[in-house]
Amino acid sequence: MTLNGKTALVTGGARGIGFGIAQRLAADGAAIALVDLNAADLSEAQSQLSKSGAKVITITADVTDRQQVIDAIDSTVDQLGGFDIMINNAGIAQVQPISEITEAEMDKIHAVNVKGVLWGIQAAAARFKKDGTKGKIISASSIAGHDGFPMLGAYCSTKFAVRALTQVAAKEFAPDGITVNAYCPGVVGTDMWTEIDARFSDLTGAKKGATFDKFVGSIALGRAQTAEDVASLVSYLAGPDSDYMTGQAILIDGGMVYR
Ligand SMILES: NC(=O)C1=CN([C@@H]2O[C@H](COP(=O)(O)OP(=O)(O)OC[C@H]3O[C@@H](n4cnc5c(N)ncnc54)[C@H](O)[C@@H]3O)[C@@H](O)[C@H]2O)C=CC1
Ligand SMILES: CC(=O)C(C)=O
Repeated sequence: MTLNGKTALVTGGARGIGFGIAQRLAADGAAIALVDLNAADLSEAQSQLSKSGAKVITITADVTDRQQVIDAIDSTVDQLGGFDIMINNAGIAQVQPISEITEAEMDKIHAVNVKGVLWGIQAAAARFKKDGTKGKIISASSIAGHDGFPMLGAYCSTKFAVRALTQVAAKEFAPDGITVNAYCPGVVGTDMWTEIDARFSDLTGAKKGATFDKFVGSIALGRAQTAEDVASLVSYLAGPDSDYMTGQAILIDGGMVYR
């Protein structure tokens, strides 16, 4: 129970990787604030997590809106009595060849995956400084933040940007004892991948499931990743064993991208 007495806020926490992270941090002893756009999924996630005895609140918010992110953190402190760990996990995908990416599509994905992370980093650091907390900020990048994947140009640009923000924030907030890191999963079988696979099918005529299988086929360890695999790394980044680590964007992908 390395996170006893700590409070973690997880954006995009209603399903997928975010929910897996919330389950793991709750098992580590943390109180959890689940933040998401989707109120129905939030309610289901809260009832599942509460069954394990975890202290869980939900906040419906859109991470593209800076004030909503600030308010979500303030509400977490008001309801749970503290705030120690910020997980900037919310993200969306997009599948489009470079030559066809529209301005609206580029703006939309950057609003969630880049601005959403920036607002989370800003708001968490401000609150940690105000409270004198040596907090931890942890954001979702990807293998697509280390390597370019055809048809995922806009998405890759957002995940490379998360690495840049992580490095700069780590340097700027180190004097306050705040650490800033990122996790870089590979191919996790969530709703996001169902959407990516379907879009590849529409654009290329690939059979349903074929794109997912092709990506999984390139994983050295021979299986798709689970949210629990990702959550193990995030648990380390959220806990005291990683106190001397900052500015890193760590690959956890079963052996796909080697850095
Ligand atoms: N699934 C995968 O293979 C990989 C995913 N990632 C990243 O991990 C993160 C989580 O991915 P998944 O769980 O697979 O996605 P998902 O699509 O299953 O879940 C994303 C969650 O974020 C929420 N969300 C989306 N936009 C939001 C907004 N503006 N404000 C608040 N909440 C919002 C959704 O409602 C949803 O609950 C994302 O940042 C993704 O880019 C990184 C590498 C691999
Ligand atoms: C979804 C994702 O991050 C991929 C394709 O790497």
